[in-house]
Amino acid sequence: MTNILLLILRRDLRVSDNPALHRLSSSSSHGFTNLLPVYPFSPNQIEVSGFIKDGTKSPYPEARSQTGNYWRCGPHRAKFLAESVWNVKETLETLESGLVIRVGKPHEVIETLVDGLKAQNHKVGAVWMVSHEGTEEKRDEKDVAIFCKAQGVEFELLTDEKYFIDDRDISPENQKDLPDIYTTYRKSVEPLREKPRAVLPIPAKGTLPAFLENIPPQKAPFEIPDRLEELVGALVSPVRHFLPSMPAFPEGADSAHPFKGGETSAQERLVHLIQSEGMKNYKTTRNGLIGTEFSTKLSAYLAQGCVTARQIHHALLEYENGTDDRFKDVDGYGEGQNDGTAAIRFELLWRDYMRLCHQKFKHRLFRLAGFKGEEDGGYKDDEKKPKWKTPVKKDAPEDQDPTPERVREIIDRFNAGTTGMGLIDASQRELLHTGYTSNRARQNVASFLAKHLGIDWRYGAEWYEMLLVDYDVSSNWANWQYVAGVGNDPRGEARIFNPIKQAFDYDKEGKYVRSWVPEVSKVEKLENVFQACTLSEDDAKAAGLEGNIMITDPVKRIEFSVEGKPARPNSRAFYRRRHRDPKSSQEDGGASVDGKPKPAPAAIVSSTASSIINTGSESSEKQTGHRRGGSEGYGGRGRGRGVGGGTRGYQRGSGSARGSTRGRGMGGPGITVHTPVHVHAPQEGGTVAFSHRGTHSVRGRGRGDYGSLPHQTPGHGHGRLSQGSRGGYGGRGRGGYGGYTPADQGAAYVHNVVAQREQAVIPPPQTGA
Ligand SMILES: Cc1cc2nc3c(=O)[nH]c(=O)nc-3n(C[C@H](O)[C@H](O)[C@H](O)COP(=O)(O)OP(=O)(O)OC[C@H]3O[C@@H](n4cnc5c(N)ncnc54)[C@H](O)[C@@H]3O)c2cc1C
Repeated sequence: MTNILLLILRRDLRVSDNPALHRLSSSSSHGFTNLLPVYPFSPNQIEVSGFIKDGTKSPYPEARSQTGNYWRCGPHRAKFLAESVWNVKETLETLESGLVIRVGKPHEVIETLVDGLKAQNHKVGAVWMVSHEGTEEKRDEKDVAIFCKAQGVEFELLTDEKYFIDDRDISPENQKDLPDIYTTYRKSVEPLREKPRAVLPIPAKGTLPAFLENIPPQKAPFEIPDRLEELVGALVSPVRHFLPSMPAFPEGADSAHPFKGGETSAQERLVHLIQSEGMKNYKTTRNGLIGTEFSTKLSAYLAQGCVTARQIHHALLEYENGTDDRFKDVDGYGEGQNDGTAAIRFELLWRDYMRLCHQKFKHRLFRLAGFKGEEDGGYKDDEKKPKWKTPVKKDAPEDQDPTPERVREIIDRFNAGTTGMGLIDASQRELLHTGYTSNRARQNVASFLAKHLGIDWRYGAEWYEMLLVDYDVSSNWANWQYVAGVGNDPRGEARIFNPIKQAFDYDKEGKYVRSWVPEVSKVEKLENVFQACTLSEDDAKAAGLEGNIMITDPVKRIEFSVEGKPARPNSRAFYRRRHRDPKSSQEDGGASVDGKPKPAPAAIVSSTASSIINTGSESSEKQTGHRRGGSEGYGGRGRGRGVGGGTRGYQRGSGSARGSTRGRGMGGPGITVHTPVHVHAPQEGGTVAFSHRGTHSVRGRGRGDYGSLPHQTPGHGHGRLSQGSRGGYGGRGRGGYGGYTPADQGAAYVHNVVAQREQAVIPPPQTGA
C-alpha cells in the first residue's frame, strides 16, 4: 500500500536548504512511500486565465488588487516565477523526483489530487506546507488544514526557514512584543553574524520518496503546459497590456535586473557577487541607480524562496573565513567580516523585521491609516481634515483639492512616469520596463506619492505589487507604510525625500534620468533634467519639449536652488502660465498637490534639503526621536536654542520643541494651522535669515515671525521663530527648530530650513496668495 506525502510549495522554490526535502531525504522514519511536490498557481494572487485554451471563461474572478484594480502579478514577476517554478521542477527531476504544477487555490488542488489518488487506490498519508506570512496565505493554510481534517489526512505546517534568523531562535519577547523601531530589534539580536542556523544540504539523488507515474490531471478548464516557454506565455499573456499606452523601451537603457528566475541562477548570482567584490563593496555601492552591480539583486530570489538569507550568510562566511577556494582571489578573503558583508547582514535583518511587523500587525499592514492609525483609514472624517487624497468620488469630501478626477489623472501619470519630476519618472519607467528599481528610487517614489502629493499610498503599493519582480508582501507593504509615515518609521510624517536633491546626490550626471526619460536626454542642465518645468520656453523648444505635458502641467513643482541661485522654477513661461492658470500656481515647495493658488512662495529658503534618510540605514535611526513637545519640533544637538511655536489645531501643544538629545527649545505663542503653510517663511514683521556654513550645518540668524496664523489663512502672524545659531539637524551642529505644522508637506520646510549644505535666499516678506 502506498503512503503518499503531498508537499505544497509556495514561496520555497529551492531544493537546497529546504527543511521538508532535507527531512524526507535524510531519514526513512517518516514512512512515506511516495512524495508529490505540488506547486499551485493560486488564482487570487496571479491571473490564471492564460491556462485556458478552449475559450471557456475562467471560473475565478480576475486577480486584481483592491484599491487600484491593478493586476496582482504583472508580466515581470510572472515570468520570473514561471522560470523559478520550472527550475525547481528540473532540479527535482535530476534527483529522481518531480513537480506537479497546478492551477487553483491550494486546498482545491489538494482536493483534486487526493480524490484522484484515492480513486487509484492510493493512500494520501499527509499534506505538508511551509507557513507564510499574509492574510491570504494564512487563509490558504487554514483551508488545507480543514480539508485534511475532514479527509482524515495528516496536516503539517512547517517553519519558514528562509529568513536570516529562524523563527525558533526569536526570543519570546520579540515574538510577543516586537519593538516598533528596527534598531531596537537589531540590537536585541546582535551580533548578527552569529545568529543564522546552518544551511541544509541538497538531498542526494534517489534519497527522496519516489515520485508517482500516474498523477491525477489538472481540473478543467485549465491545461498545464509542458514547456517553460508555454508556462511563461500562459502567465504573461493576460497581463501583458497593463498600461494603456506603454512608452517604448528607451534606446540605450539597460535593465538593472536582467536575471532569470530560479535557484540555479540565484546561486550563480551569489557566487558572482562574492567573486566580483560586489559583496565587499556593497556598502559604498548600494545606493546606485544604474546597472546590475550596484546592489545584490537577490531580492526576487529571496521573495520566491529560490535562495535563503542563511545561504547568503553562509556564502559570506566561507569568504570571510577563507574556507572556500572559489573566493580565494577576492580581496578580503579570510579576513573576517568587512563593511560590505556586515551591511548585507544588516539589510537581510531588515527583511526579517518587515516580516515580523507583518506577523505582528497582520491585516493592518494594508490599511490606509497604517498599523498605528484608526480603523476608518482617513477619508471623509467629519472631525478631521481627511489626510489622503483619493480618486474615488464617493470617498472624497466635496471640497477635496485636487478633485477626485484630477487625482485620478495624477495617479495615471505617476504610474506612467510623466509627472515631470525626473527621478520619479525615471524610476517608474524603469519599473514598467524591467520590474526593478533601486531601493533609493523606491523611497523617493513612495515619498513623492504619499508625502508630496498626499495621495492614498496604497495605489503606489499596489502598483509596485503588480510590477516588482521582487514583490514580497511584507517588504512591500511595510516599506510603503514606513515611507508614507504610517508605519514603523520613528520619524513618521517628518521624513520627506526631496526628489530633486536626491537626484543631484545620487544621479550626479543625470545619466539615470536621461536614460529612462529619453525626452530629456538632450536637456543640458541637471536642474532641468530633474524637473522639466524649470526649462525656459526657448530651451524647451531647443530640446524638442515644447508643449510636453511634463512642462506644461507638471503634477508637482518643487523649489530648488542650485549654487545660490534663486530656488524656484524660473522660466518666464512658467510665470506666465501661473498667472493664466490657477492650476499652475507657484509651487510652495511641498504644501499641496496642485490645483489651487498657493500661499506666498517668498521664503522658500531652499528645497534642496536633505531630509533624506535611507530606509534601513543606520543614520536614519540616529535621527529618531527628535520630536518633543506639543509640536513636532526638531532640536539639534548641543546647546543652541531652537525656538518654535507650538501648533494648535490637530497638533495641540504647548509648543516646546526639543531635540531628543540636548537641543533646547522654547515655546512660541503657538500657531493654528489648517492648511499647509511655510512655517519658516517670514511673515509680517519679521525676516528669516539663514546662511550657509561649512558642509554640514546651516547657520541661522534672525527671526521670522510666523505664529498665530489665522485659521486657514497663512501669511499673517506675530509669533516668533528663531533658528538658533548653527541650526543643526539630525544631531549635526547645534540649535533647534520647532513648531511647524506637520500637516501635509509642511514638514518639508523644516527639513529644508535645517538641511545641510544649503543656503537661504531672503526674499521679501509676503503674505498669502
Ligand atoms: C516603497 C518600497 C517598496 C519595497 N518593496 C519591496 C518588495 O516588494 N520586496 C523586496 O524584497 N523589497 C522591497 N523593498 C526593499 C528594497 O528596496 C529592496 O529589497 C531592494 O531594493 C532589492 O534590491 P537588492 O536585492 O539589490 O537589495 P540589496 O540592497 O542588495 O539588499 C540585500 C537584501 O536585503 C533586503 N533588503 C534591503 N533593503 C530592504 C528593505 N528596506 N526592506 C526589506 N528588505 C530589504 C532584500 O532582501 C535585499 O535583497 C521596498 C522598498 C521600498 C522603499
